[in-house]
Amino acid sequence: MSVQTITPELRQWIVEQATAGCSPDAVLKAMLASGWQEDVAVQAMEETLATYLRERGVSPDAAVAAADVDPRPMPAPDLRDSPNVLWAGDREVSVVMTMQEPRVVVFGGLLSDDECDELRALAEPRLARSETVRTDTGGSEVSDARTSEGMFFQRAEHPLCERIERRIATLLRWPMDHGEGLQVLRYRPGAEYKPHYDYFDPAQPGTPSILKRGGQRVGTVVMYLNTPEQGGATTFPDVKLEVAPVKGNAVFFSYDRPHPMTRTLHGGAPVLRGEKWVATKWLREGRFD
Ligand SMILES: O=C(O)CCC(=O)C(=O)O
Ligand SMILES: [Fe+2]
Repeated sequence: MSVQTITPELRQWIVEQATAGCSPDAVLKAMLASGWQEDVAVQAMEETLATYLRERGVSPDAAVAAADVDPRPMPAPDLRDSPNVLWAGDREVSVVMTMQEPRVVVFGGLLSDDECDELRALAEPRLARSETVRTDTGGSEVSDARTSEGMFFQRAEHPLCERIERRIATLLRWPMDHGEGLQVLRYRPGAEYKPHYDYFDPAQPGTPSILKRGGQRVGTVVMYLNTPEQGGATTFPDVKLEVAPVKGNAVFFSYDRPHPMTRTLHGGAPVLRGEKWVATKWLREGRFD
């Protein structure tokens, strides 16, 4: 695929459409219809309109407020006053690292050591070779991309699951019923989870049926239930970020559209020594019943 660039003519055209009263959605649709790639089109619109407003002394926040456009609500911790510690309803959680693009926040001490151990013990008897959702059919299958063993809890299946779900809901300000049940994975030495996106690929024929229950995934929390002796980081290859798996810590990332431009490609690097245990919580845009 050729690389498309944002030309002065394209910028000019976008400003003309916007000042003529076309909605951003309509401008984007027109660009897609004339062959622009979605990520280039969105970036061109965002850049052009931000520059246009800045030149006229209007802050983007004021413009959004004036246009009464609600940006899509997303799960996110409240980091407005740069806190180093957050209250998650029943426990203090520390903020270890944040990144804007992709949106990534690493939390320290989301789970206690005892909670990690108890969750592992509850999950262990039910572990089976991990299956991956097949978006072509909507079913699931064992895949080489994922050499871990895993299991799913129902939401609130156990008081411990419920406590963790409530804590995450408080921390990320996202309703408990907009999330899937916890998934627990065990990686043995050599096991890995190759880089992937957690959202369901809209181009796949099985996706519409998956989306009927809860809509798209919009965020992921990967909680580390132990500290592997070596290896097993959660990697974000697009931005060359590696999050070390440390017992009780968690990495949260969100994606406001099911598109690679969110740069949320991520994977579990091979475990080199010891085992790696994680619990994953996926957040949906709607109620997951
Ligand atoms: O094991 C990891 O670090 C990542 C897990 C993951 O990507 C997932 O469960 O979707
Ligand atoms: Fe993932």
